[in-house]
Order: sequence, then C-alpha cells, then structure tokens
Amino acid sequence: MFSEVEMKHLRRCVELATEALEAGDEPFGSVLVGADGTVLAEDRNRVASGDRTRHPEFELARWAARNMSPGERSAATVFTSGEHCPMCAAAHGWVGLGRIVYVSSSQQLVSWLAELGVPASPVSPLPIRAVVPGLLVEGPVPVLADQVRELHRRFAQSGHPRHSRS
Ligand SMILES: Nc1nc2[nH]cnc2c(=O)[nH]1
Repeated sequence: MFSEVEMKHLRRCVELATEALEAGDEPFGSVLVGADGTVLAEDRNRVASGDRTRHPEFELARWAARNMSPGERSAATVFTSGEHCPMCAAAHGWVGLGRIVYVSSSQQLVSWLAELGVPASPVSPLPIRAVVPGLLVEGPVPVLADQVRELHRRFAQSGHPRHSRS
C-alpha cells in the first residue's frame, strides 16, 4: 500500500517519537515532505517544556506557513507517528497542507492509554477528517503500529506526567 520511500518516512517518525520518549517528552514524531519527495522539516513532541501545545504536527504547520507557498503546501505530505489531534489537524487545515499519513490512529491511542490506566485527554480525540473534511488521510500502518504502542507503554511506565492541565 505504501512505497518503500513512504515507509522510510514513517520509520523516521517512529525514530523521532523514540527520541522524544528518551528526552522525557510524549512519543510522537512527524516529517514534512514536499511534492518532489524532499524532506523539508521534521520534529518531535516537546511538551515536557511545560507548553502542552508543542506537538510536532503543529510545529510543521507553522514551519509550512513561514516557508512554503500555498501551492507547495497543498502538494506536500505530512507523515506522523500518531494521527493529528484536533489542534494540529486545525493548524494543518488552516495553512492548507495536503495529505497526511499516520502510523497509529487516535482511536488506537485512546484504547492503548485506557488499557495502561492513563487518564483521558482533556481534548476530544476527533479523527482528522472530523476537523478537516475532504483532506486525504491514510493510516493506520499496522506493521509499525506495534512499535508506537510500545513507545506509549514505555512512556506511561516512565512516570512522566501526561495530560496534566497545569
Ligand atoms: N498526534 C499527536 N497527538 C498527541 N497527543 C498528545 N500529544 C500529541 C502529539 O504530539 N501528537
């Protein structure tokens, strides 16, 4: 279903999510790829800074707004380890970015975190297309989803706070 190059971008997202986990941040990572296949930007979650909006998908949307024309944005793809949350889906939609490919869905995350006894997020886990109708969205990617699940298990057991409202 996905080409080897696309799988490479998705594996990079999992690598970035692993880096985030190892730095005490939530395990999420994302890559922005231009229409010609060039990797333009990448980031990982940085919420341990105390700013819980520091999701990689939000950072990439703002990078795209600063650095890409509207045409370049709509032809670009964002690969990501976890489906965008509603905040990041809205940012993606507002700046007019194109296709999204995610490894694991928000629904999967909700059920994994429930199994791990993690309190529910303060933000509703709406699917991307409930926020940005008509966007081309693909996922989950089952061959990588178990790795992402394992990162969330490790984060839950690391004792780092998640979903804190403070
Ligand atoms: N996709 C995604 N969902 C999140 N939920 C909490 N943090 C994040 C994040 O950085 N990315």
